[in-house]
Amino acid sequence: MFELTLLCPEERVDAVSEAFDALDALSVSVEDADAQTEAEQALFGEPGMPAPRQAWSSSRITALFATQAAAQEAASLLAAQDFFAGCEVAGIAFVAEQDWVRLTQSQFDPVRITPEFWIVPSWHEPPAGAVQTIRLDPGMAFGTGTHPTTRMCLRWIAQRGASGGQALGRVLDYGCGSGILAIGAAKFGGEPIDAVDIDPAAVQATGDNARANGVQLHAGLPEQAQGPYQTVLANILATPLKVLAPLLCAHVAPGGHLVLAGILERQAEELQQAYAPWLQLSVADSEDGWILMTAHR
Ligand SMILES: C[S@@+](CC[C@H](N)C(=O)[O-])C[C@H]1O[C@@H](n2cnc3c(N)ncnc32)[C@H](O)[C@@H]1O
Repeated sequence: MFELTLLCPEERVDAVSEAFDALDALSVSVEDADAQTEAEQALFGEPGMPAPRQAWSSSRITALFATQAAAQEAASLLAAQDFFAGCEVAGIAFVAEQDWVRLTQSQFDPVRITPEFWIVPSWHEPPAGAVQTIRLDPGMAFGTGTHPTTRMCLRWIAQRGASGGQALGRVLDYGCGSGILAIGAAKFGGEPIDAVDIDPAAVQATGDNARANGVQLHAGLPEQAQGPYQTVLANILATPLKVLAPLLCAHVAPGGHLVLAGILERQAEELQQAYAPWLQLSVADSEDGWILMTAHR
């Protein structure tokens, strides 16, 4: 196969990507042309905030074609279009045939939460020393153990769960995504467990992942969360966490714990203020600029 690479300003990315589709490209990908440099830009937004931009000021578009002739023809056709103004062809390169599935899988190793607790992709053997594991495949949905916010929640669950007895008690995982936190809580003795999400696809994935891990939990929409819980976990983002403050606090049982993630270091104070009418939040962990905030009733 052959890949054709273009450099385009942000406003040209949509038109060029659509043209590649019309030219029967096998795949099209867009990256930051300034990645790994000082000018690299992060593109992300929070729910309720303005939509994130769709491309970078300087974007690198790569399209894959079955033959060199098809890649060259696509480059010539595009170069003749008005919407190509400001774009340039960076090159056409041969791409060796690969076993893409194996290559992708080889890039995802088990993720260590503690020396004994690991997230292990289904195609991997658990590492030596793994006493507790969650089997989940990376890249399928958010919450597969590779993000610092998820890892910090799982570390908290492992520490609390290891403190003996029924330490986690009844658990609520609010914004469960793949169900990873609920499954982790089940593995460390939490019971019963409600895992809820506004996204029905997440509810479905949570049920499937729980079965694959041999644990019992109840996955559903947010209305399913009812009454007091010994442990309330929510890894969402600062803005929705502030909106959810009264609801989440109302679910924390006397003597129970609230565990919040998805918060940047600089957002600690605004979260503390938002939760102050009900609970006193403090920073319990941090990783890569993200913090874990917890409170005890
Ligand atoms: C960052 S993911 C966290 C997934 C997983 N719990 C983890 O720790 O990796 C956040 C999840 O919260 C869900 N979510 C966002 N806002 C929500 C809300 N207001 N109520 C319930 N779920 C919400 C999203 O659909 C998404 O699945």
